[in-house]
Amino acid sequence: MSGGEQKPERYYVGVDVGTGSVRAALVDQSGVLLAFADQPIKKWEPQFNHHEQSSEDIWAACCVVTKKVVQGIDLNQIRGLGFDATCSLVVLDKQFHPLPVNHEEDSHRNVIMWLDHRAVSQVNRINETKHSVLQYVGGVMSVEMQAPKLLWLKENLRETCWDKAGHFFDLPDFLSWKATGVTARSLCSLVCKWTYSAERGWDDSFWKMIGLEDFVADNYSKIGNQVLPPGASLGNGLTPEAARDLGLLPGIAVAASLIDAHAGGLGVIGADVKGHGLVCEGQPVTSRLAVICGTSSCHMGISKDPIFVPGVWGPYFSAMVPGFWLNEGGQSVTGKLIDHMVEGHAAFPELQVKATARCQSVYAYLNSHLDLIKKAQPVGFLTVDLHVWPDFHGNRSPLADLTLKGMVTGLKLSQDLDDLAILYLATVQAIALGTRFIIEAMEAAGHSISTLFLCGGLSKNPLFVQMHADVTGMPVVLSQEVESVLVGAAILGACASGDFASVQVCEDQGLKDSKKYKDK
Ligand SMILES: Nc1ncnc2c1ncn2[C@@H]1O[C@H](COP(=O)(O)OP(=O)(O)O)[C@@H](O)[C@H]1O
Ligand SMILES: O=C(CO)[C@H](O)[C@H](O)COP(=O)(O)O
Repeated sequence: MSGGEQKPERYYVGVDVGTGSVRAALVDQSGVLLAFADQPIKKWEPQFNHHEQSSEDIWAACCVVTKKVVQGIDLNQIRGLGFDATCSLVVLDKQFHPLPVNHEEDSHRNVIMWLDHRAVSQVNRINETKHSVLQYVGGVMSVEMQAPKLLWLKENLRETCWDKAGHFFDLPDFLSWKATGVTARSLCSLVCKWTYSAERGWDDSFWKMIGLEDFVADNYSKIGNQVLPPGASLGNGLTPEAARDLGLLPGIAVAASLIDAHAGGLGVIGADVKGHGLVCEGQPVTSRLAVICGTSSCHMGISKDPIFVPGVWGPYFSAMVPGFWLNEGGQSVTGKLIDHMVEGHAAFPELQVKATARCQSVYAYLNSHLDLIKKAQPVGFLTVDLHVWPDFHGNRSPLADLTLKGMVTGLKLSQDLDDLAILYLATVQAIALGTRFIIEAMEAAGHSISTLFLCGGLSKNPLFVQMHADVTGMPVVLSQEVESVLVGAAILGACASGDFASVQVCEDQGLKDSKKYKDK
């Protein structure tokens, strides 16, 4: 930087661990994303509905992407680091070494992924208790939450895992521990996935009733008895060892983390939309629904007072925006379902060849193919005879039944590229209708939503965005900065650095993402 009088730039690093890859960004104090890197991570599916990862593999990917985004930067100007991640369960022993979460005793695979459905029997028994904590997860606990998975480990891997375990982390909290050595948990993960209450703390009677009284006996030391708000600064910042791993300087501020959907929600929900004539411009922030759409879609709506929506997670206090209650609707697979339908079709190899020849992604190719075959009619008319029920991995909201299955009606004998394109369209429409179903449930319970704010990998697909606008009848706002989840993670680092007083101040005064919008 030239000129002694100019204030030196301050930078923040955000790291986002999604289901399929880890991303990092270098962001400046105005919220401009200066560098981006991503790296795939490993996944194992040793048997149907068992999904596992490795915390060492994930950390190694975090190191690769962080080193890339800070290349050529004066490290002294990097002020803070924030992590977000999927809400997967990481298991470590008392010395913080990985423990196997599988019958094969492969300790490398020490993460039960969020979409793992192994603990169906456990969650059914938990739901039969009708314990009052269930009111705060939409009335029914999901098999994707942590309590059933912990009970599964106790009942199935007692000797090889449960008895040896010293620490159970939500993945976002594992990352902040790895960076700082501090085992404090984020209020976000504990409230949203572990039944912790921001107001009342842990409920001993719940853990005793479900057969996990072990946690009560040791004062919750294995699952977290120090809880901090997202963005709070952890300990003395980055440890020398983690600094070496990540290519940063020791001591920079590291924030208490967020779950990935919540980082995305934080990155977009406060967007400045002035001057676009959008209905939400004159309305409170509670009229906005952030939809974070990647492997899954998460529908984040906030309110000043708690709203209980049957089948929609929450209400969670201060879990995303401090001082507000959060309801989180969700569709367990969306991006994964679209990939599954397209990649499993007989015409997929032909699609790949044709898309590659045009240097396009398969989705860009399919979108232009649909435009070609729709002729004079709106594209939606192509699916009058073909319908998809999208619950291939169960229904998270608002039916809250993860045993539900998917369905396609209207199939013919032909399996050409036209059929593939129309099946793809019907899948996208079904997902958009699922969003409408969730919004209707939220509105029936007291939310008043006027505008959707989309981010995540699927928001890069214009057909997906347009179908959400068409099917819900609401304007859809997209961020100018497509990596909004990473901006949310960087906001955490900025807050922890002390350069901004709170995550709201980061959004209002500094790390504000400039927005454009897309009318329906
Ligand atoms: N440019 C794009 N066009 C269409 N779909 C996309 C695009 N980029 C990503 N996706 C889809 O988004 C999903 C992954 O989103 P992402 O936010 O990266 O996931 P995660 O955070 O779960 O790892 C995949 O299903 C992928 O096919
Ligand atoms: O449960 C969730 C958030 O509460 C998410 O579905 C989960 O974290 C996976 O996210 P993604 O689809 O971005 O990989």
